[in-house]
Amino acid sequence: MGTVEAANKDANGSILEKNPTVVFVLGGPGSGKGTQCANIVQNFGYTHLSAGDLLRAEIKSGSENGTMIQNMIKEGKIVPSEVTIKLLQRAIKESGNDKFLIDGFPRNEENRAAFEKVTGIEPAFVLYFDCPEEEMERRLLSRNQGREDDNIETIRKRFKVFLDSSLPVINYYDAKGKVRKIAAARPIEEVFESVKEIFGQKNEKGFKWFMAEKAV
Ligand SMILES: Nc1ncnc2c1ncn2[C@@H]1O[C@H](COP(=O)(O)OP(=O)(O)OP(=O)(O)O)[C@@H](O)[C@H]1O
Ligand SMILES: O=c1ccn([C@@H]2O[C@H](COP(=O)(O)O)[C@@H](O)[C@H]2O)c(=O)[nH]1
Ligand SMILES: [Mg+2]
Repeated sequence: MGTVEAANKDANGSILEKNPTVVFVLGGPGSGKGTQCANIVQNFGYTHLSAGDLLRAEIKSGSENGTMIQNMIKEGKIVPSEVTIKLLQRAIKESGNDKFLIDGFPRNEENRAAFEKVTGIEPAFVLYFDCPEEEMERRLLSRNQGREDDNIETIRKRFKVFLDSSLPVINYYDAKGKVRKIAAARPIEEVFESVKEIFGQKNEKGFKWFMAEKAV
């Protein structure tokens, strides 16, 4: 099978009709990924796929994996790649869109390599919300959305997993010149102004390609 076909294989091994544009949206817990994705959707026509939301929906659906996923989330651990990738592929296929913000995935090196291998999709770029832990902790403790992992014990575990497993993925893409770093400890509107600069300017591939060494 050629590269293009391999690039479009879905969870069942069938060929996806489109070769989608994917932006990975990464950052620590509470850095504002979901908040900013909602703004990007409204302004730039992307479909927002939060891996965490898909996993929480899978728990609610009564799936055979529900209990395992729930236990992993309570412990701040990373769910096996094959589970998350299947959910993402299904959501991509069902959306009818060809532009996606994949929020909170890949979370470790294994997620990253498995997603690229199974789907053949490389991200157009990685949007990285850079935020100090104290600020993220304050936000998570006052989020009030009833999430079982928004308690101080699990939050600390999630911070450790982010540092140990997720930052290396961001560093991997940074070495490829694909990371667009945003200073996230600012008011929501100000953060979105920086996000708009990244999405708003296009080259022939549809994006402004540049090295963002400093946070914008
Ligand atoms: N720039 C900001 N300033 C202050 N509060 C913010 C900002 N951005 C988001 N918040 C608030 O912080 C909380 C966490 O934001 P959000 O859910 O977008 O983060 P997240 O990165 O998706 O977190 P998680 O990884 O836990 O899903 C929410 O209550 C949100 O309203
Ligand atoms: O790719 C993923 C995404 C999420 N998880 C688990 O879900 C929780 C919550 O994720 P949010 O992005 O904060 O909504 C996360 O701590 C992991 O336990 C995952 O395993 N893989
Ligand atoms: Mg979120």
